[in-house]
Amino acid sequence: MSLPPLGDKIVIASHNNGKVGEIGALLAPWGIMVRSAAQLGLVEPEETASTFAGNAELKARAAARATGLPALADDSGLAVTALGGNPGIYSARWAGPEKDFGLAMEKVNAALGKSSDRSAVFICVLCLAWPDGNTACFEGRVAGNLVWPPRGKRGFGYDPMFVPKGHELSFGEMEPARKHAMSHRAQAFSKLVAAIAPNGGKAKREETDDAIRRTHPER
Ligand SMILES: O=c1nc[nH]c2c1ncn2[C@H]1C[C@H](O)[C@@H](COP(=O)(O)OP(=O)(O)OP(=O)(O)O)O1
Ligand SMILES: [Mg+2]
Repeated sequence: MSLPPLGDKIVIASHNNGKVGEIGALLAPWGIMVRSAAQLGLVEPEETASTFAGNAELKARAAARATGLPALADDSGLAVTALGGNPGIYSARWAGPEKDFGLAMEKVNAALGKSSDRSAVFICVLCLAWPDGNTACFEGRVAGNLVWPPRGKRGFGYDPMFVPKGHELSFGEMEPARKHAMSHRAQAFSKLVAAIAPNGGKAKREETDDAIRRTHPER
């Protein structure tokens, strides 16, 4: 697949500071000037699609159209097996207008009840849109189990109740660099890098890991 060049400026089509920070760190080694949708005063489009890819694409297209720059959007969420994949694309909406993820995590836990199946996956679709209407989307996933009560204050969203498979610490307890070594967002980003820089991807990946360590100092 050959994609149009990205140029040296890009818009992160997200109003979620947690995501903007993570994506900014992933992009840091590429020498691309990054602006967020909020910094540019862009309106938050309504997420009317029924899939992660559909919503990521509509957010990316809206930002590319509004700014004339390539835009990168992220639509992501937590799909809980015992809840038939919910909250899924509604993960942000379960936090209500106040974006209260303490409340959202309580809703997930209440819906799970006494279910013995605590498995869940975080899913992320990153979508690039160019001002000419071209788009390219990449999906990443990480599997894990849900714990209660939530653990740790790092990360954002549902991180404190998610323990990735094969690990002891929740995403809320882990050093950011460890989350980013395995997260759904990092996996989608690796695919994106492979598509836009088929030869430079590996070296840049190592620089990316260093940049994440620098931009997420220990709290
Ligand atoms: O790594 C993550 N760690 C914890 N929680 C996460 C993560 N990734 C997505 N999530 C949850 C919370 C987020 O609010 C929702 C995504 O909803 P989503 O519509 O894609 O994002 P959003 O409304 O927060 O910001 P925006 O649409 O402006 O990019 O899923
Ligand atoms: Mg959203």
